[in-house]
Amino acid sequence: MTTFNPAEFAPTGLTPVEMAKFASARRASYFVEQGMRLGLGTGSTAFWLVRVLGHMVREQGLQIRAVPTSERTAEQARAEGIDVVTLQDVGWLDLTIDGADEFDPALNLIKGGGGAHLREKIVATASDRMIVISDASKQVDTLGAFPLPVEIVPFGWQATRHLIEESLLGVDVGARKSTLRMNGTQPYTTDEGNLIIDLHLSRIANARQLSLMLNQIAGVVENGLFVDICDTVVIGHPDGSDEVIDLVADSGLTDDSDASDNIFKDIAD
Ligand SMILES: O=C[C@H](O)[C@H](O)[C@H](O)COP(=O)(O)O
Repeated sequence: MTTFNPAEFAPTGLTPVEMAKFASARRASYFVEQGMRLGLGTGSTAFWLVRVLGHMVREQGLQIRAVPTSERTAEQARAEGIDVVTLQDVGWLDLTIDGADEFDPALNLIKGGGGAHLREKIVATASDRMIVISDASKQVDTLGAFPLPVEIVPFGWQATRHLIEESLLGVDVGARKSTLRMNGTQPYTTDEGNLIIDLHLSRIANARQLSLMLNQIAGVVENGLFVDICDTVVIGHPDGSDEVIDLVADSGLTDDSDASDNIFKDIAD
C-alpha cells in the first residue's frame, strides 16, 4: 500500500471539466508506488496526472522512473522534476496511466485524439497494468462516435488512405469518411514523423477485427483502438468525486492472496 498522499495536491479555481479530469488523475495516483517504472500518458487528463506526480516527487519523496508517451508529456514531466527515462532504458513498466477518447463496457478504447496513440500503445502494452483516467463523457456503449486515428507513414500516403477506405467496405462501422489530420494548413505530423488519417465512423461493431484489419494494410503504423489492454478506468466527476470500473475486481477475484484482488480496498481518499 502506498505511503504517499496524492490528495495533498489540491489546486483551486478549476472549472467543472478540469475538476473531473483532476479527480480521476488524483485517484489513479494512489496506485503509484516507490521505485515504480511508470508510463505517462498524453492529453489534458494526463496533464493532471503529471501535476499530481510532480507534487509527490518534490514534496513527498516519491521516486519513480517515468516513460512519457509524447514529447509534450516529457517536457512537462521534466519541468515537474520527474525522472524521465526511455522505454529502452527500463525495458518494461510496472504501470501506465493514460487518458482515452472513448471507452466501452469491456474497457476497449479509442485513443489518439492528441496524435500520440502509437507511443501510447507501445508503452501500455509494455506495462504490467494500464489504468485509464477519464471524465464521464468518454464512456460509451459502443466505440466509434469519436474519429478513429490511424497513423500512417508519409510515403505514398494517398494510396494507403485509399486502401484503408476500401477495407472499411467489408466491416460494420456505419458511416465511412476519412480525413487527413491537419495542423493549420500543413498535415499534422506525429512524434514519429508520420501522418494521421482520422476515420469518421458511426459505430465499431467489432473493435478487434477492425484493429487487426487496419494494421494489415501496408503503410499503416498503428491505429487508435486499444483492445484488451486496459482493465481499470477511473472516472472523475465535476464535484471532485470519482468512481472506478475495474474488470479484475468485477471478475469476482476476492481472495486476499491474489495479487489481482480488488486493489481499491486499501485506498483512503
Ligand atoms: O493522443 C492522445 C491520447 O490518446 C489521449 O489520451 C486522448 O486523446 C485523451 O486526451 P484527453 O485527456 O485530452 O481527452
